Amino acid sequence: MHLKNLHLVHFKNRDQADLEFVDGINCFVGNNGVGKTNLLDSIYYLAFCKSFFNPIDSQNIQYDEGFFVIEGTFDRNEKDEKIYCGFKKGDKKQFKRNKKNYDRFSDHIGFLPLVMVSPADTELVYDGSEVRRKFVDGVISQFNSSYLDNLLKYNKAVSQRNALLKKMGEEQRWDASSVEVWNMQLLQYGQPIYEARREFLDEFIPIFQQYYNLIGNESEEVSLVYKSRLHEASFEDLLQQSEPKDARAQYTTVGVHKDDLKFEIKGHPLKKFGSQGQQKSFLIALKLAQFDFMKMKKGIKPLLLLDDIFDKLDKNRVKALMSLVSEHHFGQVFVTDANKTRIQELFEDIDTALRIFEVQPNETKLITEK
Ligand SMILES: Nc1ncnc2c1ncn2[C@@H]1O[C@H](COP(=O)(O)OP(=O)(O)OP(=O)(O)O)[C@@H](O)[C@H]1O
Repeated sequence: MHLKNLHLVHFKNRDQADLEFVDGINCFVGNNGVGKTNLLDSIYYLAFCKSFFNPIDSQNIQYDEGFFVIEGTFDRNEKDEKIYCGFKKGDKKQFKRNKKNYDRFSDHIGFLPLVMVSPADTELVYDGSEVRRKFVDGVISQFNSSYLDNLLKYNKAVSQRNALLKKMGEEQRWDASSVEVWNMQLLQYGQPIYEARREFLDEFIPIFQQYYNLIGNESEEVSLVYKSRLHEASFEDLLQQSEPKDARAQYTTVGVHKDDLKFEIKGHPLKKFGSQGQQKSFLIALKLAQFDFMKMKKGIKPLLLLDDIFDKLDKNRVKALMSLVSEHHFGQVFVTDANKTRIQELFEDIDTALRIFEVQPNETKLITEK
């Protein structure tokens, strides 16, 4: 699958843009703040119906303008798919495929698989477990349709159980049969979530490991570890055992909503013991593994967007990454970098179709084509 062209009007700092891409590597180079990432974000919009960075659509309209338009033509299974996203202040966002409006945006998500590697991914290292669960849930939901459904129902059941625990705490009573009703729901929806995560991570972790070894230094032993209390005992037993604790805390202290994915280097937390380059290599390997996984499950190569990935990486890692990306294993790739010379040198000898665009505040010019 690849994006053939992109048309933008009043999207973030782009007044207007009309770009044609190759089914190979497309690079955006230019100074800081000129709008390279904004171009990637517009492509992300066409796949996910929203921005990677800013969920408030109105803030993605160019300052002092009233609307934005993003249009792109994708070649998907050798068929042209025209995707339109338009948003006018005060109106509902419009999202169309081949001129036909979608009733629900969720019907579109997954149609155009895409993986974004961004400096913002560091939140996966630094933030709490929720962002890592979201990452895992996001990948699984793209190929397992009942997973998201179970997750929504599970989360609802946790909220209801928490509300009950709080009420009982305030009233200083314990209503075992009401708690049992919510326990049954947690079990019904939580158990398949746990099993899907375990199955997914069993397959995903070795792919991640392989990528890290290709990019980084093989002597740096890194690992991804799935942490769940459900490894220790059955969910049913855990819920029973934690009742006194839940009653005191007035919320549900055990379950898949507490799972985490630990990032480790040489057995220590990556957050505390990994250098910036190691952390970056770790996150890139994670996203490339996501790419492989989606390709395997969907049978389509996702678009790969690499935002500012070379910064903080040493020469060997940059080279390893570039030979990886220019292999035909990946499909269409978009790369941004502030260093034009670095990009030109890096891609000098590759035999993949290439276009380099120089991004300036008011225009985007094609400067190299191979
Ligand atoms: N709604 C908007 N209207 C106009 N300009 C905006 C809007 N939202 C963001 N911008 C501008 O877009 C610019 C940032 O663009 P972007 O993040 O794409 O830069 P970049 O070229 O990727 O920079 P870097 O090399 O620093 O990563 C900023 O100057 C910001 O003020």
